[in-house]
Amino acid sequence: MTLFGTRIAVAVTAGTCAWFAYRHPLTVRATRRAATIAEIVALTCFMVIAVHRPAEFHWHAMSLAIMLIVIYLYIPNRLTYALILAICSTATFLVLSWQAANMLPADILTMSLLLILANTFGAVAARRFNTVSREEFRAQLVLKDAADRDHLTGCFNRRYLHEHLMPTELARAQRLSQNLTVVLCDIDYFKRINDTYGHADGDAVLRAFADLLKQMTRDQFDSIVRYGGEEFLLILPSTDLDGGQHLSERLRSAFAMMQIRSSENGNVVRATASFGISTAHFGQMATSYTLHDLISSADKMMYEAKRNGRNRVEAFQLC
Ligand SMILES: Nc1nc2c(ncn2[C@@H]2O[C@H](COP(=O)(O)OP(=O)(O)OP(=O)(O)O)[C@@H](O)[C@H]2O)c(=O)[nH]1
Repeated sequence: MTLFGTRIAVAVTAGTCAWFAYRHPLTVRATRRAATIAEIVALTCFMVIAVHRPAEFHWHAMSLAIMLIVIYLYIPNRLTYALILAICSTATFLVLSWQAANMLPADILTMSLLLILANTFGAVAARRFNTVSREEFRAQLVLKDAADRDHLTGCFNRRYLHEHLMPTELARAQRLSQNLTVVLCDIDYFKRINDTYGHADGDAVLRAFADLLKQMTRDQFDSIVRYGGEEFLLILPSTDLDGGQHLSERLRSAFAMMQIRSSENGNVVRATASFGISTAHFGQMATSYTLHDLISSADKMMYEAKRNGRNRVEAFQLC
């Protein structure tokens, strides 16, 4: 009954911990905690079973070797935790085999070597696996970043806008009943800059404008998208029309005063930009608006600014 009880305890603990870990798949801490609890309970029960069956210590040693490999390689846990648990359980098992099993010293030595080998191979393989996983994760992040951003300016691209920013920003504004402002900025007479100074200097102007947008907006909160060739879109959560106008005016005057030096030939290039702003309040009255509506309204405002002489800010409240 004792052995049956310990086996039931292991099965219940493992099942509960697996259920807990799968319910919180994105929390590393929860997964590690579940793994550690399952490992401690399983190893303790294993020791109880071993003591109750002293004649089968040879088999227990082989079972423990397999368990050690599983702990190192299969159960997702920190390598340090796996190492501590594996070494402690190996030491406990050897002490028990010395005291409870009444084995020959030569047998205990063979068993010890087997378990030391299992620990060594398990730890080395787990370390290698950890390194490979970490490199793969890093490579995935780099690839994802490259897929989401524009190569020249480092701003988000339109794919990221449509797939990620549009649904998340709209959902957040609706959930919190907040204002959402978008600003469409377009560099004035950019074709002329390209024609006069060359494409490389045109690129330098684009980079300088993008850097200015990054510097003057809220980090990790506002989003900057390269919307077209020389067009940039700012998405400003919890910002009303006044806030959008204030920011756009500061951006407009800062960019107009900027002297952009080409890295290739030292040319100083000056440029201006036109800004179209659109705001909606996503309270009860405005839930039918989408980010498409906001962007197309900001686009109209931007063309209004171009028509009215460029280097200007025009704004519109969508409800
Ligand atoms: N250097 C450079 N030029 C680009 C890039 N993308 C688009 N362009 C150029 O940007 C220019 C945009 O010109 P237009 O659409 O006529 O606009 P504009 O000259 O800025 O005139 P307005 O917008 O009316 O003030 C085109 O000549 C494009 O070739 C880029 O990545 N680098």
